[in-house]
Amino acid sequence: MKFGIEFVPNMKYYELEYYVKLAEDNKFDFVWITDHYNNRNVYSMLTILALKTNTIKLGPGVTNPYHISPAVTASAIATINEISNGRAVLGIGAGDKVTFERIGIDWVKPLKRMREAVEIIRALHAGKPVKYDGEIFKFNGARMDFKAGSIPIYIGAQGPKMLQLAAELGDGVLINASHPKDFEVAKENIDAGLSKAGKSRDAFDTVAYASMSVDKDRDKARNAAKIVVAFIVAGSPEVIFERHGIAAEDVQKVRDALNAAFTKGDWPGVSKAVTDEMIDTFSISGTPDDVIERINELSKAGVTQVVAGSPIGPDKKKSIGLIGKEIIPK
Ligand SMILES: C[C@H](OP(=O)(O)OC[C@@H](O)[C@@H](O)[C@@H](O)Cn1c2nc(=O)[nH]c(=O)c-2cc2ccc(O)cc21)C(=O)N[C@@H](CCC(=O)N[C@@H](CCC(=O)O)C(=O)O)C(=O)O
Repeated sequence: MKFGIEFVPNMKYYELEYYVKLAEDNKFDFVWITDHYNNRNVYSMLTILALKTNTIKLGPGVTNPYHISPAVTASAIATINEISNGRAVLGIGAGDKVTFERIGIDWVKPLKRMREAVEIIRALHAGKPVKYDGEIFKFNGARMDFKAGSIPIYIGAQGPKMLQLAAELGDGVLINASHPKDFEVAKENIDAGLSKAGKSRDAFDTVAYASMSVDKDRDKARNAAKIVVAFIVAGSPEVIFERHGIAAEDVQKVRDALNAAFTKGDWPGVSKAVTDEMIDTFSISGTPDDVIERINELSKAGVTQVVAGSPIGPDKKKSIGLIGKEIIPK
């Protein structure tokens, strides 16, 4: 099992540098930096990380093919690859509807745009002049003037068609999920995409991009996960609640509590509305032994990398050390 860690660049560069170096010292294999316009720029932050680390693989988790051209993405990640001496990975997904609305981007044809962007980035990284007559992107002999090196491309996906696309075109898929049931359901679409491209599963990285919260004290760990879980619940489609048997009225309570928190600042109300089954479904939370048990279940469901996503734990520094000492070696 490989281990990754996710950070949102909503902190100063030196704080992020501190946590990523701590993760590298604790033998994490990957660090994924989220990409939303309102946070610090993902490539600026990755540049610092590329200079200040030595072994951990690093990349956006995930960027998107809307707010910059695939040519700029290809060049940006190739630059990180050069600075990091070959450790860059590109995580790319369809992007986030809510943030796009705020910057006037129409979220249309995400599948088509993702396919075209990934094909163009691969072609540019191959170093040849790129002629591409797509429905969305038209390239007329674009060529990079420096060697990109080989950069794995991971696709963020949840929906069936995007999962198939990820398996067909990608070196890995980043699935925002923490429960083995979600990976059992995803398997059929991943296999369909792999067979369409004539690829085998062994070289493909199926990543559980999970919300994680680890502490020696189980209750502390689970309480720390509640706010993140509430946001995941609020943004999840009905099909997920049906799959996990989560009652519609419980979901509504979380959505109402989040509204109240935004309007009146009642954040304790959000934690109260999050149920135990929501924590178990949408996060990997508890003691190191609880987390190991879930990781073993995920492995049986075909997961090959687990990413420790927000909040990581009640005390980020302590939790990264706990994962490094009591989970990764097992
Ligand atoms: C587009 C969407 O795909 P999805 O698989 O649900 O992808 C949703 C997310 O993966 C995508 O929004 C990501 O960018 C979200 N995301 C992040 N998004 C961000 O913006 N920033 C991040 O940092 C980020 C991190 C992240 C990490 C892991 C991860 O899995 C996702 C992450 C979907 O609806 N897919 C459907 C298909 C929809 C469809 O058919 N669309 C048609 C027509 C639609 C139209 O244009 O009306 C088409 O595309 O042509 C499906 O897969 O079946």
